[in-house]
Amino acid sequence: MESRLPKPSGLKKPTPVRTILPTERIKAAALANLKNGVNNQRLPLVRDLTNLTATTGFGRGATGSPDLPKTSTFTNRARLRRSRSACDIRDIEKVTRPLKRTEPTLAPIPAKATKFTSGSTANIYTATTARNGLLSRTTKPSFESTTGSQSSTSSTSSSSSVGGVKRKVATGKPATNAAPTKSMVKRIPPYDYKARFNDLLEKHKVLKEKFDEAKEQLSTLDTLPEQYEECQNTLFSVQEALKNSKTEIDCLQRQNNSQNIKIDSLTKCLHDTQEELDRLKEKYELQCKEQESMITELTELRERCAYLTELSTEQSEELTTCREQLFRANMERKELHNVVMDLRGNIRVFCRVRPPLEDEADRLLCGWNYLDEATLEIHNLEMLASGAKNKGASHEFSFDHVFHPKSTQEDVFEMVSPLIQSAMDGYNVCIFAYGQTGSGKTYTMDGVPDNVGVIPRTVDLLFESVRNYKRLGWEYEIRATFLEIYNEVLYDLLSNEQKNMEIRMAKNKTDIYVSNITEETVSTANRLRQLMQIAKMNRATAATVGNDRSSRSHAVTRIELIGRHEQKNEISIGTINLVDLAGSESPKTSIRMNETKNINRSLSELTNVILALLQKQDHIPYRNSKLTHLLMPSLGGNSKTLMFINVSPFQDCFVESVKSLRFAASVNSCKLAKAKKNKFLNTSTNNSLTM
Ligand SMILES: Nc1ncnc2c1ncn2[C@@H]1O[C@H](COP(=O)(O)OP(=O)(O)OP(=O)(O)O)[C@@H](O)[C@H]1O
Repeated sequence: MESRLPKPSGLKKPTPVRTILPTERIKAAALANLKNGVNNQRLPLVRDLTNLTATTGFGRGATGSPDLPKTSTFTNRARLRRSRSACDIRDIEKVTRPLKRTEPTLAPIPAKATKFTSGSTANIYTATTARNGLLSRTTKPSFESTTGSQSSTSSTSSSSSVGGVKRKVATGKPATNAAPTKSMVKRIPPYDYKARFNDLLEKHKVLKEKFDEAKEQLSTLDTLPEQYEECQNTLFSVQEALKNSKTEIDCLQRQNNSQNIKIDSLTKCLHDTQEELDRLKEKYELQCKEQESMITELTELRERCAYLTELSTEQSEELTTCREQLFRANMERKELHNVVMDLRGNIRVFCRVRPPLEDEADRLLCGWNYLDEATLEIHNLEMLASGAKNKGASHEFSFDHVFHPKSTQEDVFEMVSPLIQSAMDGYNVCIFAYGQTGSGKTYTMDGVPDNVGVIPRTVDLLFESVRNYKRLGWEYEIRATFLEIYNEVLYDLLSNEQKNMEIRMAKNKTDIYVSNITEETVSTANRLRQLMQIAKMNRATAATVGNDRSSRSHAVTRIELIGRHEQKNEISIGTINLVDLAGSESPKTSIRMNETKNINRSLSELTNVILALLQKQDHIPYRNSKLTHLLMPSLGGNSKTLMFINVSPFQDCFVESVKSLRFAASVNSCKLAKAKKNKFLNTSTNNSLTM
């Protein structure tokens, strides 16, 4: 900016090389006047005068050569002095007049220019220009003209050699306008000092006006500091805003980065999703194909289902017919089975001879002959050995079946199972074991854990039959009671409570029941076996001569089978009495006499009842003992009875064995009345109810 300020170089150049001429003195005087009035205009004016020689062409050397000032034609100065003095004045006028006519071009003001140079002038200039355009009319053209002056100094003389003011005019207007101006200049003779003085006064006046005008303009520059401060504030605010903007840009940049990261992750996610979508599409297409095939298959299956439904309907009708036929066949089978059982006899006797145990190997055995499956011979080997021809040494007995010592539990139950079938068909069945203590009654009825007897096998067969009957439309309900008769007192083997239990006649006058006894309905074979185990544990046992764990009571297991056929409106009620009698014992060997007496008495009463039945007596003494009273329905005719006669194989048991065998043989010959079904509700076949 400083470079734009007017330099006083125009004065320095001629000063050291030449002497001051009279014309120059005049110039100096004029300039001094100007200096007093327009101090700031002094330097450009002097400079213009200095260059006047070169531009006017009064110097011959000057016109001939542009280097005139340098070649210094000072030798001709005296000759030229007079002519030039007049020209100088005209030149001055020429210089001043345009200044008067044209817009005043202010010279730089050093004092105020300092302000321009001390600060950011460019900014101030720009700001001021932006605000009121004041400097655009005044200050800026001044700087430009000054700059142009400096540049024109080194340029050709034809373009502009007059000075700053003239060049300003030349710059502002076309060069063609300069010629008329030059012709209009009024020449003042050099000797007319008064005119010249007046002219100078005129110039002074003009310059003073210009000075005032410049001063006025300068006053407008007083607001520049305020404007500068305002600009500074604006600058600070702009810088602050710029800083905030930068911060905001950084923030936005960071947000942009994070958004870019998000975009990357979303792009990756999108890519994965796209892949997943492709996979799902493939899967979907595959499933569509599968679905199509399944639909086809489903259609086929529906057709097949319709065909099968039709077939099923036909078969259902056939099945109904078959069931009807089966039901009738089953009824016929029952009848035939009953006929067979009748033919075999309503009371059947099986004899079983037990084998000697390992610890009984030293005991002497009787002689046993098993003539056929129903006949055996027993020989008293001691008597035979003595040679006495006593009729009592050998005995032959016939029963429904004889089981020798090698017969198995399966063999025994095979012969028993038809009776269980009769119970399912609605008959009363009574199976009991009679014999000397230690002869094998409990073994036959209960068996041992690894070789179970009649009662556990009966349970298994019952539930198997229930399942089979279910297919024929029968629903069975099974109830069980466990009773013990000890010393002619009734005990509930499923309860340890002291109860008053009595044998009572049912309303139908043919059946009997025990009051206050625990009766449990069982639905599984396991549950029934559990109850049997409980009853066995509650049963009274004691050691006898013939058995370490002798059963000292009569145990009666009663199983009631209630079958219902809803379609046929039939009910079938059968009972199974499984009796493990107490072992008979000789009073001579008895340890507990009262117990033995009761046992023997009840067994004797049983014998009497059976013999009375055999002899078809009018009075059958059922009520003489609890045992016969309890077994009355089973012995009295409406029952299928099976009696096991268990005998020991030993010689020392010969008498008791023969006694039991005789009793059993007499029972076997006893003919009971035909057993009748308890309940048979079938209006098509039998309308009567029998108990
Ligand atoms: N057929 C058999 N095979 C093998 N062992 C048998 C047979 N019969 C009985 N026994 C065994 O003989 C012993 C006596 O049998 P069990 O207890 O059944 O006689 P019991 O007639 O019930 O006697 P009690 O009247 O005193 O109760 C038992 O150890 C039993 O295991």
